[in-house]
Amino acid sequence: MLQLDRVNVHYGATRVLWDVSISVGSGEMVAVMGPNGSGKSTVLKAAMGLKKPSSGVVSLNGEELQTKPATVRPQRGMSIVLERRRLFPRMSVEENVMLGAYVRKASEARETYEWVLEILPEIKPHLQATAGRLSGGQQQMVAIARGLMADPKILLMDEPFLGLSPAMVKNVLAIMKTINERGVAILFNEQNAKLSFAVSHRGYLLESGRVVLSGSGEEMLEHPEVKRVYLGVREAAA
Ligand SMILES: Nc1ncnc2c1ncn2[C@@H]1O[C@H](COP(=O)(O)OP(=O)(O)OP(=O)(O)O)[C@@H](O)[C@H]1O
Repeated sequence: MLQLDRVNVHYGATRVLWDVSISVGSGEMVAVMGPNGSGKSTVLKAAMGLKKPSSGVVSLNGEELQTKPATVRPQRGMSIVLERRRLFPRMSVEENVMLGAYVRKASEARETYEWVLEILPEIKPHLQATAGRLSGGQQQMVAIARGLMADPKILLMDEPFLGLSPAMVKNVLAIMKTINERGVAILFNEQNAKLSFAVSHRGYLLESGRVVLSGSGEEMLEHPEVKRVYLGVREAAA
């Protein structure tokens, strides 16, 4: 459904993505993994229209989007949960969540709201609380809830586990699985190879702005290069 085809991105004169091609099928969970500064966030931003590619094609269900404004994406079923959550800290949790439905009719938004609270019951007790007062993990839940309010067919998640405790990482993973099982495709990025590929159907390894490896989650975890560099597994001496 989502396709990036030979996408190049520059920040000023600096090229940060080099002919990046990535696809996400309907209902798939796909990870983009790579070290710090490899361009993972830029891939998601280019997909969402938050950073315009200098060349290449971004398409959703065959429709080219790279020249269209970012606001078109939610209408086409695409939504993003931004890195470090980016909530409005002085607004209530409920107000933050409802902001995700700005392109929708009130009656539809209400229905989605019920669905979102069913998937994320943890935020129910905090709906009237000021968002900035919640823990990092709770704020991540609110950010996911906001992303889901657009009723997306594909949800992009920029470093969804950043700064979370191991227990909260487990929670967020379980939520991602639930969302995916409900038929929503997910494209997320993450620095940790195990976290990235253990849960995803397919994955990509990005290094210095280039896709250097791709395969099923299992294949990625078993790949000697991933094992050696990112999982710290040494091959037994022959
Ligand atoms: N707004 C910007 N202006 C200039 N350069 C940028 C900007 N945003 C990112 N970059 C540069 O682009 C490259 C890719 O950044 P990006 O944030 O996509 O990487 P990343 O893999 O997501 O890294 P991290 O894991 O640290 O978030 C980096 O070298 C970064 O310094």
